[in-house]
Amino acid sequence: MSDAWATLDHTIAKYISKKRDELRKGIKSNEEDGVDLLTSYLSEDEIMGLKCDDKFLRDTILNFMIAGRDTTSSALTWFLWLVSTHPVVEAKIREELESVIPEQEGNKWRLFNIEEVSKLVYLHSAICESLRLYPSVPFQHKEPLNPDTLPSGHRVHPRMKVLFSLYAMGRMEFVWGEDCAEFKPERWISERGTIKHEPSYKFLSFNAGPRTCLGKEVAFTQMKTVAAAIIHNYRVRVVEGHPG
Ligand code: HEM
Repeated sequence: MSDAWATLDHTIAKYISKKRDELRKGIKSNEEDGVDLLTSYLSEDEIMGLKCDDKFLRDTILNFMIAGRDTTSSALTWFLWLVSTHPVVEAKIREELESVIPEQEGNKWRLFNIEEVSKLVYLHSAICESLRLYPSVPFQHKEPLNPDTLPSGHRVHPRMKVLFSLYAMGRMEFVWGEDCAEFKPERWISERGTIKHEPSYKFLSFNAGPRTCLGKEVAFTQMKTVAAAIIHNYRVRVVEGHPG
């Protein structure tokens, strides 16, 4: 474990000193690509009132690497598996994708931009449904600040870790109804055809309360962009019996 920490610290330290060097020499990233987070932290620390020393930057970068990469890739992996094993859902996503492509373009290979993916209600619902059944963070823990009694009657006190399973909560009949075990994107669509917003304490895949996921919107945009590109341009099939 300590070797792994050392490797991560060393790699991140290299990124930080390279970026400090680039900024000192006035080398800027391509403006069209926007500003990367490390540059923002280094150049706007005074405006933000932060003390961006190397330790702060190292921890921030590691936080984003862990929080923003493996969560999204795990979510997309389960999502593609569910879609490939539910042909009706796959067909509906493909149909929705075709509906946002300008007619004159035809049905050729293409990618989808942010404006286009923001219109994809069914795809958004299918991703929520996949995260309900397979949350990237399958369990969490909380610790009470003061002694308290939970609605269930359990007594809790400080320094006590309360563990709860998001995986189990996403499959509870009394929370999601009789069809809780089914992959059914429709449950996320309101009668008006818009996304049905479930309370964050019911759909906990992005946590709830003050420590809720900061990257939720970015994550949805990334996942929809990647999922749209894969589903529109390819057919993903599970290799039966693959050792995994
Ligand atoms: C499907 C994708 C994602 C899921 C399911 C997810 C889920 C979560 C969860 C459950 C937490 C709370 C962790 C805890 O306190 O124990 C969290 C925190 C966080 N997430 Fe995400 N996340 C995703 C993508 C992202 C992305 C793409 C970013 C960054 C661009 C990001 C940034 C963060 C940060 C910074 C926190 C810490 C917030 C804090 O403690 O104040 N996440 N996320």
